[in-house]
Amino acid sequence: MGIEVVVEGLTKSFGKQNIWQDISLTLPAGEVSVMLGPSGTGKTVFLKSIIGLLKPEKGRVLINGVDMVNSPEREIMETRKLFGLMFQDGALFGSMSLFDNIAFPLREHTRKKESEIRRIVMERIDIVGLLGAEGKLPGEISGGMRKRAGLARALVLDPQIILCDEPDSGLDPVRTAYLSQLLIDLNAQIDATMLIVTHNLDIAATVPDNMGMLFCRNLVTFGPREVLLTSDMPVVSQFLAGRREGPIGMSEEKDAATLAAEQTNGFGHTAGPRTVVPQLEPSPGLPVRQGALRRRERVLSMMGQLPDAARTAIMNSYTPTLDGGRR
Ligand SMILES: Nc1ncnc2c1ncn2[C@@H]1O[C@H](COP(=O)(O)OP(=O)(O)OP(=O)(O)O)[C@@H](O)[C@H]1O
Repeated sequence: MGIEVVVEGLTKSFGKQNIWQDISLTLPAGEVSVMLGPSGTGKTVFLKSIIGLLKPEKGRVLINGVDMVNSPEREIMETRKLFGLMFQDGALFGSMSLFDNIAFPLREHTRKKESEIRRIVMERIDIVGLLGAEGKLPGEISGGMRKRAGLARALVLDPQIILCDEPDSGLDPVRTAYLSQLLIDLNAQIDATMLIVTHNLDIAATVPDNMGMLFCRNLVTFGPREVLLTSDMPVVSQFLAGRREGPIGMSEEKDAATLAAEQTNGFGHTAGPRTVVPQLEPSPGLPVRQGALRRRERVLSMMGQLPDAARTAIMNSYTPTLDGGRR
């Protein structure tokens, strides 16, 4: 089962530039979470801080009792082995076959025999649907296949926490839909805690159990997906609708005068409550997502603290199914 990641009061600056401040959230064990936010709001910096590659000046990131910010480097390095990372471009070595790229972490970090490495690599290649392409070089395959190879490589060390940085970048809508399904299927199969950074609204609407958003150096919100998807906060509804009108400007925040003019002109209003589309289910034949079962108990126990619209959306999603069970 995946491991819970607890972020407490995290603040990161580069010199005088504050990226974000006082971020607190918990990635529940084995659940899928998405972090949204306009470009440049520090989503990648957040991922790198979780894994201890960047050092926030305040706060803690607790994983199995190890603080990825302040613990001794030796403990941080050890805890890093729990992670699988998928970067934007797949980050593959161009001169190595897909097989060798995916085998790389095993050859680097373990003493496994080549026969065992082959078994693990081929299994992961199968999970991401790349069987037959293992002999190809990254330059000989499409961007979508490179992403899946990057995901396979992230999986070889049996990660309990998976961080994906814009897994959809450069993919067409159909490939993005396949990728969304792959992420859910993966979660069903390995029950790892997953955090996905994306701008893609289809992934955001259909994949995660939990969602958050960074804007203007703050965590606007983080919680069950229905909270963000039904939120009437201007910054959230603007982002989800992909509108120009609202607090998000071309270079992040709009000035007060521009915002006031938009309000006078009647812009920035949402057209009634948004509908929440159902979350993806694992493909037929795969196990039930344990994270989804745990999430259901967790979310139902916190209903009293949630806004009305989110509560209604959650109740609608947990309605009885035709076979007598409950989703
Ligand atoms: N190592 C670094 N040194 C100095 N500044 C940095 C460093 N890494 C990131 N930044 C700055 O931090 C800010 C946030 O960058 P980041 O890449 O995290 O944004 P993002 O939200 O992931 O953006 P995008 O959605 O466009 O990928 C940017 O202004 C960037 O220039």
